Amino acid sequence: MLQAIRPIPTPACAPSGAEPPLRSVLPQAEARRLRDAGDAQAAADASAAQEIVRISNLGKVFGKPEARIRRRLARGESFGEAVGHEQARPALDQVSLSMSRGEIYVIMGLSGSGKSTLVRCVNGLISPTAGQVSVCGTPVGECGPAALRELRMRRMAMVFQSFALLPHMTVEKNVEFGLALRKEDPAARRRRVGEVLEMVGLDGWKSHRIHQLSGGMKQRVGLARALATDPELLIMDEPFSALDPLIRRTLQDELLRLQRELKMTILFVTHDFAEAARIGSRILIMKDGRAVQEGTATDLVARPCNDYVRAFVANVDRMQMMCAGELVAGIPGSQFTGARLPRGALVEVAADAPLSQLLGVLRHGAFVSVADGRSGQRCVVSCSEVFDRIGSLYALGREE
Ligand SMILES: Nc1ncnc2c1ncn2[C@@H]1O[C@H](COP(=O)(O)OP(=O)(O)OP(=O)(O)O)[C@@H](O)[C@H]1O
Repeated sequence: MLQAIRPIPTPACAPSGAEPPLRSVLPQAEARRLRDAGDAQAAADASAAQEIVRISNLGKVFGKPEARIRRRLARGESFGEAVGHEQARPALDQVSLSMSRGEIYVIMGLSGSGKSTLVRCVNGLISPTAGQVSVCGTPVGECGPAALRELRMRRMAMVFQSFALLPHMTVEKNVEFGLALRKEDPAARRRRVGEVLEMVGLDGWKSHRIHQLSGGMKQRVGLARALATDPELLIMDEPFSALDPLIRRTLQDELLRLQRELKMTILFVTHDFAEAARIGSRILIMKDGRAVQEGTATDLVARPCNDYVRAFVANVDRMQMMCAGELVAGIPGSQFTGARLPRGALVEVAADAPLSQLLGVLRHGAFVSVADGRSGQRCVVSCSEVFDRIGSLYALGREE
């Protein structure tokens, strides 16, 4: 049973809807099995199916120089050469990245670093000057208006900082908007609206109008509207930035829960490293249109590549940020394996538990087991190895 996020109480709560379907995801194990069986082509296909977004050498120059740069590119100049000759300042400068199914990929950077331009190239709102974007295998730049509409209607959905809801319409009308555009049957639409409102904790609120809701509730409606179409890619452009810190944290937690349950693939833009670290599987830091460094939050904190990244991660509480699984995976020689442990033999902590929880159990024995609920694997390490790893992370942070 899918667990709905904590419902917002209403005077008269509507009865809960049918259980929302869990979407199928191509299991990593299947790709591994095919590879092991020597079926290289099938394995390559399986891993391509895992890739939801591929961005290759994306470049964007706004304004008059763009046409001249395009002409230079057509004559065989590289993007760097063309931009140099025209003395242009690109909003995006040869950015490449790849997003896998089921991950939350965070893009962050200071204002003007190119985050929104990148997102607008992904959803086809603007055309890049150079490079390619493909979403679920479809090259966005090659789509005509009809194919682009299809891609936006069926494959991706957006959640905006400004909510972008229709303020005088009901919650229900807002949530079913994408389904109505797809001309889906009204009964199926109503059923789906009931399901997603339950998922975001708003069952019972469907007849309220948007202007009657708080900011946090409006963003739940925005999320429900995006989930209603069951997109392969959810793009969230600073979705929680306008909310107060408590609501923001609650919605981050709820997004994480939904992501785990629905295995959503999310491209998430934020200014805030603490937010990126809480929710991101990987984080890309951008500056002046360039990709400066990509990695997990732990990578970026432990090994910032320059002062710009160091400034982003400077005030991060490492203990809050890291989870038990990430910490033990960084211990030299540690390994997650399928080995079963005798019941009660060791203290066990979930891999996604915060580090504080791991530290809390260390006094109960000389070894601790960290269990990854998704893969069913566990990693056993000694308590002294855990302390050494924490020490080395702090030392790295100080040195750099
Ligand atoms: N339509 C446009 N015309 C001209 N320049 C633009 C346009 N859109 C963006 N830019 C420029 O491109 C660069 C990147 O802007 P972009 O909005 O992508 O940054 P951002 O990281 O999303 O910033 P913010 O966090 O403030 O939204 C900036 O220098 C901006 O001025």
